[in-house]
Amino acid sequence: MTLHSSIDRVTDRIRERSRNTRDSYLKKIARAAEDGPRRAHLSCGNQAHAYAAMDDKDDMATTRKPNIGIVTAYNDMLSAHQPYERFPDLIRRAGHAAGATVQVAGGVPAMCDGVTQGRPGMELSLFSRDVIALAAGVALSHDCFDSALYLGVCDKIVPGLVIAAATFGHVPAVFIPAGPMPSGLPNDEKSKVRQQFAAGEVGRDALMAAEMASYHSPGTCTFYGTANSNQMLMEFMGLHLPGSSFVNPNTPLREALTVAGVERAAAITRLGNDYLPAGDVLDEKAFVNGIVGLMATGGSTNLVMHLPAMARAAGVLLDIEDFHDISESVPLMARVYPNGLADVNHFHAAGGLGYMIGQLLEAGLMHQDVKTINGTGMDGYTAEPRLDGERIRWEAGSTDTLNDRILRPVSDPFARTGGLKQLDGNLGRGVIKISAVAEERHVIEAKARIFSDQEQVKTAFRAGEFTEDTIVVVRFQGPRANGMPELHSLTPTLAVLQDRGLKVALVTDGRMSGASGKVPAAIHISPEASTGGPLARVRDGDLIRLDATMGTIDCLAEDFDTRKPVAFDPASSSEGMGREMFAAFRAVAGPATEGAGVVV
Ligand SMILES: O=C(O)[C@H](O)[C@@H](O)[C@H](O)[C@H](O)COP(=O)(O)O
Ligand code: SF4
Repeated sequence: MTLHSSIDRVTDRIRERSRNTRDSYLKKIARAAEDGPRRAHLSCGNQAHAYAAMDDKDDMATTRKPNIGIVTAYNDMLSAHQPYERFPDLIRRAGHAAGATVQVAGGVPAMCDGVTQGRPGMELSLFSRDVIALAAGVALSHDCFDSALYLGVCDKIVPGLVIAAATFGHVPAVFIPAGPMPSGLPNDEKSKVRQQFAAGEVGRDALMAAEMASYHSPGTCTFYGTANSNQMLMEFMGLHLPGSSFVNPNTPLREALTVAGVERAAAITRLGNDYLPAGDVLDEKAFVNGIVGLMATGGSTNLVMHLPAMARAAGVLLDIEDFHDISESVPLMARVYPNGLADVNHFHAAGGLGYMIGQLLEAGLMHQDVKTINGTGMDGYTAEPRLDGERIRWEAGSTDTLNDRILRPVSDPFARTGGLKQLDGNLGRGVIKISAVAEERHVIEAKARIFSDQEQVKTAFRAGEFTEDTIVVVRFQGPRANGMPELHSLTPTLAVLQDRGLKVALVTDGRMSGASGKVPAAIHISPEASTGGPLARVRDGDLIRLDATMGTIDCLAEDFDTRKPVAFDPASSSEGMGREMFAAFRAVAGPATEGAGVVV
């Protein structure tokens, strides 16, 4: 199918913007690859240390068996990562059966944003992405690996691992998912109980029961937030095996898919005939395909920050304009919570990513001619894995949606565009996701109420201070202020005001969760207030106009441009809960519109 002109144009624009950085990057990984098999450069002492604890040390010392390094984000804190506990044993067995040796190269930290949501720890969340990249770099710096398996699912973990995989782009990379937890209490019912609690209609016992019924077992939370957006990305970008993202953990099919991933990692090393360095997969087309998937599925706004950071590690330069233009050309094909009532298990059962990829390829809205760990070409990702004994048999996936309330064809989408808009105006640049926002709330002009943290908003709400349409401005939430936390715990409060008939919107230099939904939120506003950005000049009572249709965000006060910015007080975010250790990160973090990078 002919590539859609807008996808072609955006790809060319990215390729042109990235020409020098991508060329330098490709030369760097080619030089690293020329060194040949990794262990050949280690001294006898280096090798002896590396092999000392291994049962298959003789194979490692005397054969040319490929050595696979595992970088794992296992811990018990993220329900999504808990299943990884036993993956290394399975991977070792599968690796030996595939004629390879296997080592756990190292672990990386992983923060559960659900545990830290609304808590001081959330101020370390975004920076943890770059800490994960650094930790993965430490693991891979042992330089013993002919390919690497990356075990990670959630918000900053996949982005941090991709930054490392791109940085070590001469090493082939396979990402291994763990899968979503089985469906529990539907996400919208959980959210209703939260709103009832916020409004004082139910007690904490009812809230706790709802939360525990929703988040109830190992596996990724079932809403379509950042974690599951990451899983979608890994398939759309060719780093997962086809159809592997949303298979539940601790099932025979999940285990067989992990084995198949190990076999691919053993097959694509430089020791064989199908060498596939990670840097060759992570090219301009792969990132465009990832952004297409983000728009078609209504994915998390956090990826508007993470993708530019991931891409820059591979020499590819993305801009908000690329997201905006792709969103304008790609229809919203899926309704998964918070953009609908279904969860990712229902989405997968309705045809899932394979159906979407088939539709988007047929419409010319994706690049087909890409390198993937499954072989060349995205059309391989329309297949579905089926168990054949203990092995995987790939079958043609569904070419029809199996539930048009969850998944629709390109020809009859839920919305003509992906619902992510760039914003620009005298308040700065930012983004707004409108796929979960009712159309009558896409434009709002109202007086501003200014806050410098989310708890102040909840205090004002409990005091009954919100009695008219309001633009809630929460500033000093950018990466250089306090690490740019998610302000998702405001969602129930703002949703209650909206349900009471008020028009409300959030405007912030912070960010929201991928699980945030129906309240319009202008986020990632840059330059951030703590560096003197325009939000620092807004005052209580100023009239602000947020127009998601036109893509504008403006303060209408006549003297706005001549005002002095209010100064940021760092005291509130500079210590406690480990924040004192991240001062260097706050000092150097890039702008949110470029991914708030520290290491990239
Ligand atoms: O970006 C995201 O998808 C969120 O960070 C998500 O990972 C986070 O854990 C939410 O906080 C969970 O939602 P609740 O807090 O509503 O349970
Ligand atoms: S999706 Fe969010 S809440 Fe769920 S395990 Fe991952 S980080 Fe934690």
